[in-house]
Amino acid sequence: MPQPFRKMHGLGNDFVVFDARGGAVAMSAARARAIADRHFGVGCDQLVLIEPSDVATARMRIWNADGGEVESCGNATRCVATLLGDGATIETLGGVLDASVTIDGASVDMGAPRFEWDAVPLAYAMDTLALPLAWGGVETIAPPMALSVGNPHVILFVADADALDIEALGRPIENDPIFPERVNVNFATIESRTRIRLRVWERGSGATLACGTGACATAVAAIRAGRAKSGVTVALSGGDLVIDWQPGGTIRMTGPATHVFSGEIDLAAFPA
Ligand SMILES: N[C@H](CCC[C@H](N)C(=O)O)C(=O)O
Repeated sequence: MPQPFRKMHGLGNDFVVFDARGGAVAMSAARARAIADRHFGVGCDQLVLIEPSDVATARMRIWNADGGEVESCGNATRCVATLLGDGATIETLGGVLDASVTIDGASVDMGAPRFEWDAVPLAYAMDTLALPLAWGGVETIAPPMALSVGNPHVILFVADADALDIEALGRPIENDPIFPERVNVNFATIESRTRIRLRVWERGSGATLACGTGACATAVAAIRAGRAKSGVTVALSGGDLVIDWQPGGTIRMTGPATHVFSGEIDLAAFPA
């Protein structure tokens, strides 16, 4: 039985999206991993399933390329918002999100950041706004910060993010035992109070061209540190996102969402 899907991306962070509102689509870690494989499957950074919801317009479930199901995905949320229509609400493991459709994508209220050590989470109590941590090979220009945008992020402020080998640096930090749920690793260079250059090593997917929750986490960290202001542009390798946030409020992320093609696959050809 052919299963339709949409291939979409947010600034090159790409997704295979199944719409299961009309009928269940069985998903598992093994199946997600196989579909995400860029040689033996369809290929994507994350696999996204849209399902019915009792509390929102629809429910969005997200699996990383390694098969792990996760709480939030900013770029995918914008893509799903364009499918659901303006004013949609989207239920995720990280909370219910409000979205509005824009001329080339969407603007999403990603909820409030969480700074408590056990909300990130970290393995034990620590000042998340100035982590007493360092990792070999990464020279930071300010103490690293950690926070949750529904999913866990660590932000390393560096002099030149483009000079770093994030393939070599990202994995050990992602898997550091201080992060019991692992972590998304953000390498950020603050160019001005209105522009941040960001490269991301994503938990479960590796280096991606863009990370929406990473842009949110990094903008919040920079604003909290007094080094940027709300409305900051986060320049990712795949393009720009605009992040609005005031301390005590929720985060609004605005940026493009792109439908590349629609296809269909035989799910029976993939692991159960
Ligand atoms: N790798 C992330 C999920 C996808 C986040 C990213 N693609 C985004 O746009 O927010 C995690 O494990 O929490």
